[in-house]
Amino acid sequence: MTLTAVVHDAAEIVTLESGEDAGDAGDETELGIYTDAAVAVEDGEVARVGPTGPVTREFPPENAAHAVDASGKSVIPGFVDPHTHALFAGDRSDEFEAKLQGKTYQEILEGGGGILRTVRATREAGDEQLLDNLLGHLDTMLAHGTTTVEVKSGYGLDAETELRMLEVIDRADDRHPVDVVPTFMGAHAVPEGRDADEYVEEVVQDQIPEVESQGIAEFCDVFCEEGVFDVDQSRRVLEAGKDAGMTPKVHAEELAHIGGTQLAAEIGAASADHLLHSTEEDIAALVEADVVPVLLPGTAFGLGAAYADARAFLDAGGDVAIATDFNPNCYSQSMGFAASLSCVEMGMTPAEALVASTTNAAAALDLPENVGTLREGAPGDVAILDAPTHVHVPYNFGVNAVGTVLKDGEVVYRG
Ligand SMILES: N=CN[C@@H](CCC(=O)O)C(=O)O
Ligand SMILES: [Zn+2]
Repeated sequence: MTLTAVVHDAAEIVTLESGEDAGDAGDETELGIYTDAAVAVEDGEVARVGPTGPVTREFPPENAAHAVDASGKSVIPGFVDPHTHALFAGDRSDEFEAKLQGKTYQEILEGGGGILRTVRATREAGDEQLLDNLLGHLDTMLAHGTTTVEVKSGYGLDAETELRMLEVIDRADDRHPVDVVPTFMGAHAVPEGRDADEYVEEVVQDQIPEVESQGIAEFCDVFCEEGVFDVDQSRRVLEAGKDAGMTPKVHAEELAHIGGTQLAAEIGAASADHLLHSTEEDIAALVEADVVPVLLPGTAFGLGAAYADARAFLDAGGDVAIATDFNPNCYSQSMGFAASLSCVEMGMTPAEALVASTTNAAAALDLPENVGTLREGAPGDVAILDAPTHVHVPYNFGVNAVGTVLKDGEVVYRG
C-alpha cells in the first residue's frame, strides 16, 4: 500500500456522504461535512476522511507522497461534468456577436452556421490538431476542478469523422489526468444538403456498426429538436445505439417542446439534457423512469433564453445534475460558473448545486456510486478551494475558486 496523499487541517471537507455517521452534521445535510478535517488517499483511493487529529495519527502526512496543508480551505470532490461537446475545431465568436444583435440559434444553423460550421472545421482539422484542442480544454477544466468529463462526438456527421473524433477522445483520456467518458452523437445535426430520414439511416446502418465494432463509445446521444431530429427519428437512432451496447441520452426540449423528455423516459435513457421547455408531465415521467435530468444553465445564459425550471425537477424528487455544455455555442469549461447560474438563475441552493455537479452528475454517466464523493473507497479526486467554505463554488463567479486539484491522489493542478 502506498500513501498517495494526505490533505490535512482543512477548514472543511465535503464528503457527499449521507447517513448517520456522515460528517459533523450527521444526517442533517446531504453533504457530509467535516470541519478541521483531513483526507488520506492510499493507492489512489480515499482510505480515511474525518477530523484531522485521528486521520493524521493513522496516516502521517510526512509519510505521504503528497502532503497538502489545507488550512483555511474547503476541500470538495472533483467535479463531474456530464455534458460537453469539448472536441471541435474552428471559431464561432462572430456568432456570439450575431446573437447579441438578435439572430437566433436556429437561424444561424439554418444559414449553414452553428453546428454545421463546426462540422466543416472539424472535418478539415487533422487528428493532432483535434487532440491538441481537446487537451487544452481538459487543462482548463482540470484547473477549474473537473476530474471527470463526458465528451461527445457529433461534429463529423459522417462515419469517418465521427470515428476519428471518438478515437481522439480515447487518446485524450489516455493522455490526460481528467477521466473522459465518450459519447457517440452522429445525430447531432442533419448534414448540409441531406434529408433527415435518409441521414438517420446512415447513422443507423453505417456509423453505429462502426462505433460498435471499435467499442469506443459508452453513450449514444441525439439532438431531438424542432427542425433537427423528431421523436421517431431520435427513437430509431437511440434504439440502434442501445442494440449496439450504448446507453441512450437525449438532448430534449432545448429550443421547443417536441417530446424528447418522454422519449428519454420511454427508452430508459441515462439522462435527458437541457429540458428548458419540459412540462410537469415530462418531469414526472423522468422521475418515475429514474432518468437523470441534466440542466445546462450556461446554454440558456449564452442564448439569452429562459432557464430550465430546476425547482420543479427538485420538488418532484428528481436527482438534478448540472453540466457546462461546453461547446462553441456555450464557451465555458467552468462547473463553478454553471453552479453560480444554477443558484442565482435557477433557484438552487449551493448544497443542491454541489450535489448536482458531483454525485448526481456521476449518476448521469452511470459511474460507480463513489465517484463524485470523498467517501472511503472513492477515487482520490479532490478539489481544494482557495476559500473556507463550499459556498464559494457558486458564490465566486468570473474567477476560479479552485486552487489545487488531486486526481487519484496525485497533485495534478496547482494554481
Ligand atoms: N444543442 C445541441 N448541441 C449543443 C450545441 C452545439 C453547437 O452549437 O455547436 C448543445 O447541447 O448546446
Ligand atoms: Zn449538448
